[in-house]
Amino acid sequence: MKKKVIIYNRLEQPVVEDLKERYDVHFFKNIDPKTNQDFFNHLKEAEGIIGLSLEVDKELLDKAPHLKIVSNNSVGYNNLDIEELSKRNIMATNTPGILTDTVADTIFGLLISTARRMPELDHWVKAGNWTGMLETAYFGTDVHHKTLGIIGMGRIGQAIAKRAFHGFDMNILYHTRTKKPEAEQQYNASYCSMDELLTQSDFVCLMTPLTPETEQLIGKREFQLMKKSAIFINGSRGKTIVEQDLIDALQNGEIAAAGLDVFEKEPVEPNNPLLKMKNVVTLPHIGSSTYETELKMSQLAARNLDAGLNGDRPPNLIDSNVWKKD
Ligand SMILES: NC(=O)C1=CN([C@@H]2O[C@H](COP(=O)(O)OP(=O)(O)OC[C@H]3O[C@@H](n4cnc5c(N)ncnc54)[C@H](OP(=O)(O)O)[C@@H]3O)[C@@H](O)[C@H]2O)C=CC1
Ligand SMILES: O=CC(=O)O
Repeated sequence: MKKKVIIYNRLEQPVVEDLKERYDVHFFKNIDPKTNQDFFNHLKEAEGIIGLSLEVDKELLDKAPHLKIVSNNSVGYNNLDIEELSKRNIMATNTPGILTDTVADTIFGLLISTARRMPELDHWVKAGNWTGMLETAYFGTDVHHKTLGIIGMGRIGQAIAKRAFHGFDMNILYHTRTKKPEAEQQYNASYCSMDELLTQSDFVCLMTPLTPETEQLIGKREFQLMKKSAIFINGSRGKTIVEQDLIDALQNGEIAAAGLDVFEKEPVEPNNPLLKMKNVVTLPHIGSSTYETELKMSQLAARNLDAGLNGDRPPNLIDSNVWKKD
């Protein structure tokens, strides 16, 4: 009998077709996993879960007595209660590395389009407003030779630094838990305290994972420390900032603009004030969303799932203590 696997929210179709050959597969998308009875019925028998953004907590795990592995189709795994999974000896995996360059491209694109007001001017041109010489009021601000502060200098943070240094001659400041001598050497990056980074940067880019330590890392105090001309870019998770404090900082002119790929609540509420601000560029959490990279992520997530269900060590096991081979 085929093992039961739940696919949740996102996995590329060729990989879904491939999994169907090996497993009894059930795909759930845009459901409420707290109330959906069909989901509960399959969860009761599932040995594997693969996909994106499912909140895997104690409540869900109590309904999944046969679960062996949760294969996250993302590098971030703040949706998983790792402690609870490990306690039950259930493996958890993610997809690090293969998406790094794609995410860095997205975040750097967001930075440039916010600084140069590209979405705003695109709408302006298409609305037929370009009828004479462009007024100074529509100018943007330079990116090249400015100071970029990166909070969270991991794989993606460093790939952003690479683009900024080699492509745009930017001065790089960074703050992270452990210093990165290689990045200091390769991108002339300087380690500094969070407050130094906030006060000195023209662009502040947040790229940490969401953890208990980084939740609401950037709020009122931190926005007030930034330059009035600063542009804030969030590519991490919505909950690493206090979103209301960002709204206030933009409304009070404490910072100049923001580029956001992530929000406190996703999909973002249509009445969120950020959506009404011309100096805010918004994206629907598309950091890794290119055809090529999403396919590679799905394939890696499937490799992790296969390994976990076949008694092998998954390549991207998050908590290696769960791997207890006899
Ligand atoms: N917008 C999008 O679509 C995407 C968003 N992401 C987000 O980006 C995150 C980072 O991914 P990735 O670069 O691969 O992960 P890494 O683990 O390589 O990098 C994370 C970095 O954050 C640092 N960090 C962790 N906690 C703190 C803290 N309290 N203060 C300062 N720095 C901290 C880490 O420090 P240290 O090195 O010292 O451990 C590390 O340098 C993901 O977890 C996810 O949330 C990822 C992909 C796409
Ligand atoms: O947000 C996406 C991820 O891979 O993490």
